[in-house]
Parts: sequence; C-alpha cells; structure tokens
Amino acid sequence: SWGYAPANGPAKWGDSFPIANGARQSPIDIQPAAASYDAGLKPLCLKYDASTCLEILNNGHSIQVTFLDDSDKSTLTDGPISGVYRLKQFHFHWGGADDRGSEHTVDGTKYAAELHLVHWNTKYASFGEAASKPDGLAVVGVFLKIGDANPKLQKLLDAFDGIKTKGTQTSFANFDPTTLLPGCLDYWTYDGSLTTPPLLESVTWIVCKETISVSSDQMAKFRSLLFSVQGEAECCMVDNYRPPQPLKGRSVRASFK
Ligand SMILES: Cc1cc(C(C)C)[n+](CCc2cnc[nH]2)c(C(C)C)c1
Ligand SMILES: [Zn+2]
Repeated sequence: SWGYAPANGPAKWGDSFPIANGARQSPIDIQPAAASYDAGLKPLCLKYDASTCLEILNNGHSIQVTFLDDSDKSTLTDGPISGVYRLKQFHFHWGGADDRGSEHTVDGTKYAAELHLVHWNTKYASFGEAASKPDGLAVVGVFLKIGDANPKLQKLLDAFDGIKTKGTQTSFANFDPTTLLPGCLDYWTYDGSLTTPPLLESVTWIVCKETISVSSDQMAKFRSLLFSVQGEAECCMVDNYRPPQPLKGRSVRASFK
C-alpha cells in the first residue's frame, strides 16, 4: 500500500489514485505576494474542550491525537467557512532533517514540520461522509520552525515512547490543542485536498502565517517514531510529507493585509 518510500511514495500515488493529478490537490507553495487580501474573511473561531481528547496513536503514516466528536464541544467556526465544523483529530508531517518536513511551503521555504488540525462539516452525518464532499473538511495548518524548545509540545513528546510502532495507541486525556496555536491567527486559505491517498478534494485549507517553534532535539523525538510494526525491521517515521502540487488556476486568499 501507499507510503512515503521511493517505491510507494507521492510520485507513485497517481497509479492507484488518479485524482493525484486533479484540479485541487494539496499541499501547495504559498506565494504571499500573489495571495489576494479578502476583507470578507472573518477571524478564525476555534473553541476546543480538552475533555474531548481521547487518545494518541501511531497510524503508520503519522502520530495522531483523536477527539470525541459526538457533540459541538470542540469546533471551528467563522474564518473562510460557513457553519460548524467539529475537531476530529490533529497530526503532524515532518522531515528526516531540520531543512524539510512541512507540506505547504512559503515562497519555496520548507519548515521542519507542519501541524494539521482536522475538522468536519456538521451539515454531514459523520467525518467519513464529510471527507468525500467538496466542503466536507477544514484543516488548519501550522508551521513548526526550528528555534527554541516549545514547552507546549512536551506532553505530546512524552507520550511518544508508548506509540513507537505502527498500530500502537495510548490514552491521552485533557489536552487542549489551542495551546499549540500561534498567538496571531492571520491565515491564507484555498480549496484543496487530503495530502495522502485517497487524496479526496474535500478540504478547505486554512494555513496560519505565524509559525510556532520546535527545537532540533524535539524534532529528534518525532524522528524516533517508526513507520514499521513491532517485530519488523525498524523504519524511522521521517519525511512523511507530500511535496507542493500545481495550483491549476486556484486563488489563495489572505485574511490579513
Ligand atoms: C478520510 C481521511 C482524512 C484524512 C485527513 C483529512 C485527516 N486523512 C489523512 C490525509 C491527510 C493528512 N494530512 C492531510 N491529509 C486520511 C488518511 C489517514 C487516509 C483519511
Ligand atoms: Zn496532514
């Protein structure tokens, strides 16, 4: 099945998922000078309840923190979207070295990692149903830039020892992802897709202009995770990012001047 190695990675995904060459694929290279300021864009409204945090797991592609989404306790509203979107999970993409790892880039700049907070439109019955609709998902992306250690990541990093291999999970309670957000929530937004197979074109992307920090030592903890299952030959979980895809005429809007 698909992965990030030369044999099954992004360059090969089109063989099984032709939408890989579709009209609204993600990620993209964001060029701030080409983005158009839209005064109609509202500030993001993110309201998360730490008690909806369930568990942390290694799904073989990334580490993911999953949330209880049977009520409107943790939601995204306003911003570029209409209606109420519920937080389902967040996860990361990162590189094998500090010079790469993010999926979106800014004027070609790659960051060391990228956080994705995944929300689904409550006009649909479930995450699974929403994932196939053009307005089904809204993902907030935050870049992690190498610098000082980020204390807000520590609780996450401390949980990694229990989820080293693919398919492992541990309980992870009372985590408020708001603590991971940058102070300023200025953003770029465009219509895109999942960045892994099935590459569904159902995501309204909301990429924060401001980064959060992560240290090289903290990145080393991400790189100590494994793609492989316990007992298999160890394969470090690194470079789990798709490179930027063609814009194909899409416009990127900015919420800020
Ligand atoms: C239905 C579905 C949705 C997503 C994302 C949007 C969380 N994902 C992750 C794809 C993705 C990760 N970062 C952006 N898109 C998958 C993968 C695990 C098969 C399935
Ligand atoms: Zn992602």
